[in-house]
Amino acid sequence: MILVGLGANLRMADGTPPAVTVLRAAAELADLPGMRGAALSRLWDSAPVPPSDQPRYVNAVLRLEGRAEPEALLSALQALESRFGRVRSAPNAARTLDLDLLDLDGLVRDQPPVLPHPRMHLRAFVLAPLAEVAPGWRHPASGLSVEALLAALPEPERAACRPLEPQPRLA
Ligand SMILES: Nc1nc2c(c(=O)[nH]1)N=C(CO)CN2
Repeated sequence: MILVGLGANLRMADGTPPAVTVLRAAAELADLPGMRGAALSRLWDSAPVPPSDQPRYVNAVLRLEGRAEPEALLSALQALESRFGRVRSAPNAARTLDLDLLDLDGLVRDQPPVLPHPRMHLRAFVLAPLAEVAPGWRHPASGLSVEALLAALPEPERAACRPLEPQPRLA
């Protein structure tokens, strides 16, 4: 099982809003060679972490089944980010699209891409959508369930993250 986190908080240069960018990127990921069984969470609306005056984010998690080498998958994610107008600047800068490899078949490794994603267990905007597509998931390094990790977060962080209403769809 492959889990990818998607995030966006800037319109693309052509005006495409973050929610549409996330839906289109998820569709393209599901179409990568060798991938099947795609399941996309709802789109979540979340306050920027760390708190800042950046726009709120649209976040989602995509679950895929398929064989992939971590490095090749990372390259594919970065190529997709570039195609969706991502300009790499400061680490937490606003972005048109951010794709994070969260988990690849439970691998634990400390070479890029570091797996599982080193901050995923601290982020409500990752864990809440992840729980929708992989409710039985456990953190590969700690063994903690997604429910336990979510419950361990401060309540204000969980509250800063809610499903988008209404849920946008691609035309
Ligand atoms: N709510 C939210 N905050 C963020 C996000 C994100 O996807 N959602 N991504 C970041 C850079 O990885 C920094 N902060």
